Amino acid sequence: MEELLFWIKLLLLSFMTLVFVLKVAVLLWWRPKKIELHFSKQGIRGPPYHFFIGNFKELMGMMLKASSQPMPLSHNILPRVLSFYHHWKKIYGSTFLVWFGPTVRLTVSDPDLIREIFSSKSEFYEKNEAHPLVKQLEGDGLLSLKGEKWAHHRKIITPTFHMENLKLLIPVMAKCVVDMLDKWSAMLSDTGEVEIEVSEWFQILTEDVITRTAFGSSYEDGKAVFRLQAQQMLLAADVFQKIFIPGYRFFPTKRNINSWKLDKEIKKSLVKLIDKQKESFCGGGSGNEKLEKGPKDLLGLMIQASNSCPSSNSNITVDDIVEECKSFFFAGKQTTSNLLTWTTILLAMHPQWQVQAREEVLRVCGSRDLPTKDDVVKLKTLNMILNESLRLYPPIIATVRQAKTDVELGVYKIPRGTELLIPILAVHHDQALWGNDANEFNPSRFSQGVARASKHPVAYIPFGLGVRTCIGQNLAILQAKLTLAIILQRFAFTLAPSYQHAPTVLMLLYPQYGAPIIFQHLSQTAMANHDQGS
Ligand code: HEM
Repeated sequence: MEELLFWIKLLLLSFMTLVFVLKVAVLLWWRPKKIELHFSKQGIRGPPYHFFIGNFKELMGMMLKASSQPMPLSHNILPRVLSFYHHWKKIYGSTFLVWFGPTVRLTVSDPDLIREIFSSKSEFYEKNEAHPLVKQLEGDGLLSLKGEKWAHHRKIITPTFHMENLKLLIPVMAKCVVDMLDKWSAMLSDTGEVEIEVSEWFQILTEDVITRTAFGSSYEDGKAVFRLQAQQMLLAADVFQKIFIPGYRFFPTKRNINSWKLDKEIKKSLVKLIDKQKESFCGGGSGNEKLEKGPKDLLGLMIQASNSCPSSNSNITVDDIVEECKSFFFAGKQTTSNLLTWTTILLAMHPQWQVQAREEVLRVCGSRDLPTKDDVVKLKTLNMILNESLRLYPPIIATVRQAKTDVELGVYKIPRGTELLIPILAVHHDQALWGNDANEFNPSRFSQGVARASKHPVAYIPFGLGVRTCIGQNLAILQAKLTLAIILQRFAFTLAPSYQHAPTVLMLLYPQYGAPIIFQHLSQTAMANHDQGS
């Protein structure tokens, strides 16, 4: 009897092992080969799939090699930043398959197809599921939500970013910039110069502005919440450097215990903040009346929404607010500071445009007056410069969508679940769309507006496109314009001798060896002369 039991157990174990091996073989071999065949019948090819690792080894090899040394001072950055795309595009054309492990991605850089994915047939596509570590960083807010919950949150939060609302922030934004520049001035040498690593300073600046947009009058308490979230992000980012083990974040490791503690603290602080705001609504006037008076901050709008429909399914919870705060912090801070960093580098590399931009600022605002909301609209040259900066150095270089169902994309048949990689950077550098000078810094291409700058309306997508377009773009542009205008009023700047041109990507596009810039204080007399002359 015992022997029989032994044989049954062995048989069961062998059967389960066989099923497991078959499942693995289907997932890691048969399915990828079937997908390759499906696409090759339609003329779409790509580097061949390798068991389990896909094209990961070649891809990492190319990326590491490309980033191993700086490049010349040129804007032809695609071969360095997206080396795998640049390499395989030459072999397989712009629409090709690439394997990130057993997950396939179809690269799509044809603007007609991009328009289908984001606009005309967007209902067939959704955001892909972010890597659990990325999700920990970006939060479960607008960036990653899907379906009804996303639509509900987007509707509630949208008024925060209306231009009329953002303009109320201009004086406080300008004050943050002036405070930063006063600190630079205090560091000036006898020759009136100072070397500044701008990317670090711009991060502190944008953090301040995002905090005000998110928390409004509860700025100080909000800052403490963001500080805790920043610590949590550091812990999560640390794991990126290590091999990913599924489920690792649930183990009680030292890092995870710290992260859970931070999570608890963040929630506690936010609950306190929410209660405080709710109390202030009750003490005189309705919540709505109070909100209409001041700027509409993220926190206020979300609290208002959680009060207005407490029993409905779509109620906003404290957890929702926590996640939206994370999303805001993650999406808004580095992106805007990257835009400021690259634009400062570009203006340092192209002094004739720096002079032109400064002349405009001095004409519109004078040499010392802080730009007002009416001034900001008049800074056309600065606008063109920012557009060109976002074209050549888009902080988000690519985005991904997933087909929700079998769908036709142009002439191609795309099976459900296929991921589509849209290389924003490659579209922005495409000579077929931008002409032979695609890799040159030429802001005047935007002189007739964005629509006329290229040969296709979808050739310029630094903020994405369609319903999931960036909600914070007005804030980013406003902050960038204001910051650069005030810098141009006070300083002339050049690249520091130690600057090495090395755009690279770690989630966002950033300068691998930093951005040291030399700022020369513009004397009051020279500026006053300019004011009199104009
Ligand atoms: C130069 C600055 C910025 C750039 C280049 C940028 C770029 C983008 C892009 C490309 C997307 C779309 C991603 C996709 O379709 O997969 C996006 C979405 C988003 N951005 Fe920005 N962004 C910037 C600044 C900001 C700021 C300042 C905030 C908020 C404070 C923000 C919040 C968001 C959010 C919440 C989404 C998700 C929107 C949704 O799916 O409904 N961004 N951004």
